[in-house]
Amino acid sequence: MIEARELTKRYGDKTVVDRLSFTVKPGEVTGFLGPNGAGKSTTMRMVLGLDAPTAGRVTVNGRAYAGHGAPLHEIGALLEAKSVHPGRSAVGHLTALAQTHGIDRKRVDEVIDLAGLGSVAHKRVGAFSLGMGQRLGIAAALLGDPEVVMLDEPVNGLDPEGVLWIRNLLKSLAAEGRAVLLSSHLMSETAQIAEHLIVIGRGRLLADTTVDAFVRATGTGSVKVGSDEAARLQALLAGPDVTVTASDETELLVSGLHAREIGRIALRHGVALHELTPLGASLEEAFMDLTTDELEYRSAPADGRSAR
Ligand SMILES: Nc1ncnc2c1ncn2[C@@H]1O[C@H](COP(=O)(O)OP(=O)(O)OP(=O)(O)O)[C@@H](O)[C@H]1O
Repeated sequence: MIEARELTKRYGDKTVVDRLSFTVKPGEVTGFLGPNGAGKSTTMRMVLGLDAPTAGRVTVNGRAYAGHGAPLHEIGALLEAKSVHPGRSAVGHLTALAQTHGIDRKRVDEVIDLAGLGSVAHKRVGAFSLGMGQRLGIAAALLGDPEVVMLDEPVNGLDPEGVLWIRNLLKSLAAEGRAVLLSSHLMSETAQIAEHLIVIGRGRLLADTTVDAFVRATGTGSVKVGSDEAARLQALLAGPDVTVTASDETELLVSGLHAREIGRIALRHGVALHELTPLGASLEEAFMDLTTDELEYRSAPADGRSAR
């Protein structure tokens, strides 16, 4: 478990992390989201004691990181995948790390397999692709079989197979009861991995919620349904967590049910549909709406006007 309370970091007169409080709970993946420069990496560095907070505190399993005698068993982290000596092999790098904690060689082989690095285990890390470097960083994070896993933008630079691998790996780590925190600036990607979301902008907490609640609150999980029997269908779809609004006599906006479930209910009752459109693509837009006033680096509008 990671617990941040009123965590604050200032550089000169700039407040980069601003009284941030949140909890990363065991047994689930928590997405840590924010636009570029929001303060995600700084927060993660404070979790690991690499930066000292200006005020407030953050603990890992009840203690500050530096207070743990064997921190690799408490939290495994990937912050900067390339912070590995390029002349070392993957096995060499992991073995050196393992020795700092008395972890046996068998565990090194296990994490190499887990990360899919078996065929390059003895190659120089300097020759690794970005994706292989990410995999090595994740192998290192898992070496101590930690209760907490924290990864900064782990999906960056990975091919689709790598992305799928990370997604399944993180879900299985959470299913084993670990607390998993992963940072990203992509809402749609995060929503596919995480159950919980912590969203920050300019160092401040903007949302601390479940992915489901975020999707429901923003209406991004809605499905547009067209039918000549819209009123009858509206009654058939009603349920405790379902919201159905009628746009007109032939069109409904449904949230709380997937398109597939709506299609099945309609079929079961012989209601013909002429449209069934999930509106999920706007998840990224909802995230942008939430963070738009909090952007540290904003792109200039396409017409060349100044952004501010
Ligand atoms: N050592 C430092 N000295 C001064 N300013 C810093 C320092 N480290 C970070 N910052 C500033 O703190 C802000 C937050 O940076 P941080 O890297 O934590 O954001 P981030 O959310 O991880 O962004 P990104 O998604 O781009 O990695 C930025 O404005 C950055 O310039």
